[in-house]
Amino acid sequence: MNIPVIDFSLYNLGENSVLDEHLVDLGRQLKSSFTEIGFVYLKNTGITPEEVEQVMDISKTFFLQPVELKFPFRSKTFSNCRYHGWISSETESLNPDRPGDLKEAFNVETFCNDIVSTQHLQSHRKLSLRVLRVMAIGLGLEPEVFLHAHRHIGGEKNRTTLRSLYYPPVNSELVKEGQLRCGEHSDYGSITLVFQGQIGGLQVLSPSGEYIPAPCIPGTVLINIADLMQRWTSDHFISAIHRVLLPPAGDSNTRQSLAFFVAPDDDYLITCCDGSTKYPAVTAGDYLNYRINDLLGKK
Ligand SMILES: O=C(O)CCC(=O)C(=O)O
Ligand SMILES: [Fe+2]
Repeated sequence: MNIPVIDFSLYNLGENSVLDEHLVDLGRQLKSSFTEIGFVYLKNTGITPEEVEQVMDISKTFFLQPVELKFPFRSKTFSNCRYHGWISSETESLNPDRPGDLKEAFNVETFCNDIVSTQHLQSHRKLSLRVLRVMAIGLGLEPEVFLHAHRHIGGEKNRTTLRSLYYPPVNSELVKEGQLRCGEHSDYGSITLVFQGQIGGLQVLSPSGEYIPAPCIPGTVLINIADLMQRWTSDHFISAIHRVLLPPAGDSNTRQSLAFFVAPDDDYLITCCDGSTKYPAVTAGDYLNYRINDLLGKK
């Protein structure tokens, strides 16, 4: 099984009008990817590789600094910004059964924006909203149904976050047993947009139980369903487990990626969109708090 590549030209960010029949066609393609594997590559979205590279370059300059220069920017030191800031290597275990992930990250909470230009965040926001519209059409729902829940991206009552990830060179002699660059997990919110650098390692668990590679395909963005969206769609769309493997022993590469974790507005009540009661209603804020506290071991 492969992750499909869908051409998004007709609804590219540069296009101001699109025919309904084209949206229906895109909806059909997205629906089949998200029901079968939960991941899709989109090409011709309007977010350029140059724009992505620029953000990765700025991020790398930050990550390559000595720890004492990064320390003042660590997460939770910014007032009013919950998780904004730097996360050091081995701090998070996305799979709690494994040692800490061999990655560093910088969280940019969209309303606490500093290292990334506002325009860059806006293009991520706009593309996310277009994808959410097409997803609703694919499910045969009212096109705006998911958009009503994402009115405040960039505001304080929405925790959509751009995360710049840096995976430093791995010293195979120091690696702990079972340690990975990023342990097995699913994402928490509605959808995630991932831009990867050239170095591979990302794998997705397919419904048949095997991990399939999700390499960088230049010029594309990888989009996946997250847990709250799976719940919202009564499990029609799959929030697939994924992970990032270590490089082969002796390979001293570094890896970079940018993940835009889209979340609904905190006070939005998520109920199953097919009208069923498969999952009880929950506000996005309560659900995300529960999941993030779990990750940070505070449960
Ligand atoms: O680095 C990547 O390619 C993906 C990382 C990821 O899945 C995550 O941070 O949730
Ligand atoms: Fe993830």
